[in-house]
Amino acid sequence: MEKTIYIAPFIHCESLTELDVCPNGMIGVGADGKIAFVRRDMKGRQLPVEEGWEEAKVVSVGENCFFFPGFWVVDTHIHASQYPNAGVFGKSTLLDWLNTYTFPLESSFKDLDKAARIYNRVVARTLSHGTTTACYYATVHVPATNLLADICHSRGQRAFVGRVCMDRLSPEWYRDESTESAVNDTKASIDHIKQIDPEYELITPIITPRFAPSCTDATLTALGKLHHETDLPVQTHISENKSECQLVKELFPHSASYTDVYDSTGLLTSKTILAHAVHLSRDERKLIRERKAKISHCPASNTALTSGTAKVRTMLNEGLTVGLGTDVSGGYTPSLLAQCREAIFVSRHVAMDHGDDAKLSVEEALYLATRGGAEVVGLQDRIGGFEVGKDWDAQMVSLGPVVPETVGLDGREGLVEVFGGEGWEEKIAKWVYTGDDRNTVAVWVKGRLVHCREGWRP
Ligand SMILES: Nc1nc2[nH]cnc2c(=O)[nH]1
Ligand SMILES: [Zn+2]
Repeated sequence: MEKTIYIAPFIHCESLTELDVCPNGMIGVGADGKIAFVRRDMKGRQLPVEEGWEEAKVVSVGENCFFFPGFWVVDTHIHASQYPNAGVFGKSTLLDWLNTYTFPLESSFKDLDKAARIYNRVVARTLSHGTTTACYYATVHVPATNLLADICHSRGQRAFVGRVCMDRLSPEWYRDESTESAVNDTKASIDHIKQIDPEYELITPIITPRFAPSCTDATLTALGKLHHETDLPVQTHISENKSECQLVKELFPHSASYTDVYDSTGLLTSKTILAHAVHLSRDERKLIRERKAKISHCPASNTALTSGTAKVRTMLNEGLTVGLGTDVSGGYTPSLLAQCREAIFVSRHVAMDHGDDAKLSVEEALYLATRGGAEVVGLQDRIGGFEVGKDWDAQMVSLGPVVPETVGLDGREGLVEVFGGEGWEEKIAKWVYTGDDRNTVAVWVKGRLVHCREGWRP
């Protein structure tokens, strides 16, 4: 990789409530894809010729463009296999949605050609929305799961890839035959990922019991054991929908709670990502905090499937770590920017019943999408902000009318209207509320350019 110096305004999250805006920044990224230096005030200055950087490539933004590199976006929960169903959910709720739409689609991934077509689209599409890291659920099929890992690896997206385990309460034509086969197939995917990325530099296997209702006690316990033997992360769903919670009570009558089902089977640790967490009790949140497990908030999905409103402010106040997930195709879009908006609006619905403190700000939503997500996946030391030593995972965002000869956007301007009098805070709010993937000009992961709008070259 070529050493590169990026000259542009940089923005990242300083804390949950504050953005750090550096309008005249310069960042040097080494051949290893890591940030080597950060300069904060480049205005009117010559390029400092750092020793060893004389020959570095320089990427700078055009005069009339507003660029916001520095947003590292982590989708902490997405079903890659459900992408063809994005937007298709009718008036269903979780349990009938799974049977009507989801299991039939997922079962079709035994066809590897279909898997290749769809997984290539998902990875290209999430990258185009600026998702530098994604936690993917695949399906029960080992060859298709391995293919998803290959595609992420070759396209350069950082990913956690999980082969889905489910050995009950799903159709006979789409389930694991036994605990033993669920574990062996999971191990087969782990072995494949180990072969393509031995140090898990980009792709990490993730142990994936679908959710408590679709796994027997024996399978949950065996996967908990595998989690402790391998130290690999775990992802699953929790407390998304009231009927699901009732079902868990009936299926696990000896468990104190839904959270206890995972805890008692060894699946609730600091490396566990729990999606949804809409209907958790105070005691369950306390247990999750004690175990240092993480929460993936999926606001678009929770609204689409009328699952409920997750109490994000309460979770944050109680010290839980929260990131955002698209939950495609419970969620209708692979855009994390859209999840920022949805999280903000869900929080306003919570505020209507519980008071204004529940409201999330733009800054807080962006924090959840970036540093929050990095913490959820345990990569807070490698991604999430533009500090020296971190990987250059970044997206370059352009707002307002752009000059075609500068960025070559084919006249396809983003929807964000910038009139010139706005401060950074307002520009960012406009991006969050009115922007989309047309504003994402380029995306890098570990220093590699992995997505670029047609016509723009760094
Ligand atoms: N949203 C969502 N919830 C689930 N619970 C179990 N499986 C699923 C799924 O595929 N999507
Ligand atoms: Zn999900």
